[in-house]
Amino acid sequence: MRALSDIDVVGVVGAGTMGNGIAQVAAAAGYDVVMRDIEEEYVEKGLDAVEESLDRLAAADRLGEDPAAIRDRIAGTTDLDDLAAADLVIEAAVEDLDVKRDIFADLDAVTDGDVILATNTSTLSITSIASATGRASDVIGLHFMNPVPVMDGVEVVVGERTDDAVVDFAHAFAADLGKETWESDDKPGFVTNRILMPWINEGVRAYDEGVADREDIDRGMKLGTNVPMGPLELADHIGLDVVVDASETLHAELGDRYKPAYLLTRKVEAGDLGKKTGRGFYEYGGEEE
Ligand SMILES: NC(=O)c1ccc[n+]([C@@H]2O[C@H](COP(=O)([O-])OP(=O)(O)OC[C@H]3O[C@@H](n4cnc5c(N)ncnc54)[C@H](O)[C@@H]3O)[C@@H](O)[C@H]2O)c1
Repeated sequence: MRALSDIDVVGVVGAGTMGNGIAQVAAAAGYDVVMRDIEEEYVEKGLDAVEESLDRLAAADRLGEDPAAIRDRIAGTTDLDDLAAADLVIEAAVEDLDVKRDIFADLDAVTDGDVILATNTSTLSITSIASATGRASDVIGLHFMNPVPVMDGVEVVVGERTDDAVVDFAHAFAADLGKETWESDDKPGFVTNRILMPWINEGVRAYDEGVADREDIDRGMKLGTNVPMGPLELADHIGLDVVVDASETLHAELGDRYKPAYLLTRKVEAGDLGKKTGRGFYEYGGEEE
């Protein structure tokens, strides 16, 4: 296993919402980053999102460095073999167990044998993902929160076979990115999504059943319970497809109380995925925030 001091290059798999955020915070912490997606178009979109985010942080005087210097530490690629340079890989591709297991089998083949492989999965079993590799003891969950550059927390998820030293490494690496951590066993939804997903789904059901209009559901939960976003805005922010995928995994593992709300699945079928498509429970004009 490589020590924190041995890490120069961080590989990131997936250039979407989470992947580009992870690439950005790793680059901002001084690491070189190789960010891989399957299509050039997705890589470019991810790099554009990093540039926009860095520019916003620079305008708010929240970067200790020229944004261009941070951006230049991130190399985008569609070539899996480019991840061979990585000293640590963090996977943030789609929330699909088969896809993630394929990715981890590939990562096991292309990276050096002592490279830790982390997944940003929200709900899937770390143990199952790890078993697609020949190094289950070096596989761990590093569950970043959205938006990655803004949120202070990272959930460290410990698989059945994860080595204690890898757990210590994960906490130390997250701290090096300026994040605080907590630890969860590899149980469905971990701490955060096990509790968050039913909360969001209940908000959607309350809206669908006419308890209140969308604004009042969100205002009620914000003013009434002191959370920064209500369930409908938060669902739009996360991506309704991501919420449905996470809810379906929890439903399969934990039973009926985790069934995704009807209106949520209907909106996903319609292609209204939240902020990222410009429409979810609310409408979003112009640039994504
Ligand atoms: N969105 C959130 O709020 C959030 C929060 C925490 C964790 N997560 C988790 O992070 C992961 C990514 O979520 P996201 O919101 O960034 O999704 P996203 O849809 O924005 O991005 C996923 C990216 O992965 C790419 N991809 C698919 N297959 C790939 C492969 N084989 N190799 C490389 N790239 C591939 C897609 O092209 C896409 O660009 C998921 O596991 C999700 O559950 C999401």
